[in-house]
Amino acid sequence: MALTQMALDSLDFDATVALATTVAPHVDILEIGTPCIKHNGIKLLETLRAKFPNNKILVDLKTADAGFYEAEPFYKAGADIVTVLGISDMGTIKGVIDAANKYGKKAQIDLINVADKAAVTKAAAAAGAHIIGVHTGLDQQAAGQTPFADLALVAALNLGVEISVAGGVKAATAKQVKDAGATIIVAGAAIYGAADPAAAAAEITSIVHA
Ligand SMILES: O=C([C@H](O)CO)[C@H](O)[C@H](O)COP(=O)(O)O
Repeated sequence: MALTQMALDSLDFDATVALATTVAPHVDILEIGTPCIKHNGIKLLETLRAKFPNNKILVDLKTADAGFYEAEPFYKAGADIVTVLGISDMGTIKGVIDAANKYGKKAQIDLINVADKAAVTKAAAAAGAHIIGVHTGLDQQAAGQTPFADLALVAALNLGVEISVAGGVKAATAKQVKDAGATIIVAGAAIYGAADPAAAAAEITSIVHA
């Protein structure tokens, strides 16, 4: 079954916990977004881990160096998934994969800004990556980009790894993303920007779980 992930992209600690409280019953994975984890640090992960035992938690570190060293404390503190940039050295990627395996968790390789996405996906899968993240970032979305072509390219490789897709996904596109091969469907703005975030999360999850 495909899973939903909600990206918590606020900088405010209390607002993040409050939003997580609203959406947690309606999504599978809570994501602590990159700006949020940089601003608030591991204490936010510890808080969410204690409050939401029934959700998986992804920490979007987007690690670029010192993979094992940077990722290990987050797995130790309860992260289920930690991200590493696909543009990084393969030693960095392997370090995060090793840290994940040490704790029985998962490493996600983020393809944001990767030039040869097929090559990096194949190399990361061969190195033991658990999840490939097809990702059109917020700045790329602002320039009009979408993740659909990249998803088609990665799914066509048929490597047997999980595929996460992020980049402006909403209720209207969730089925298209799932049908194209995503196993984790990420939504941030479509949920936190909705008048009723709980209802928006529930709608997307009902589409993803169908
Ligand atoms: O990963 C993200 C971004 O790089 C900041 O951390 C977003 O959380 C991700 O793009 C999902 O958010 P939406 O695109 O708003 O759905």
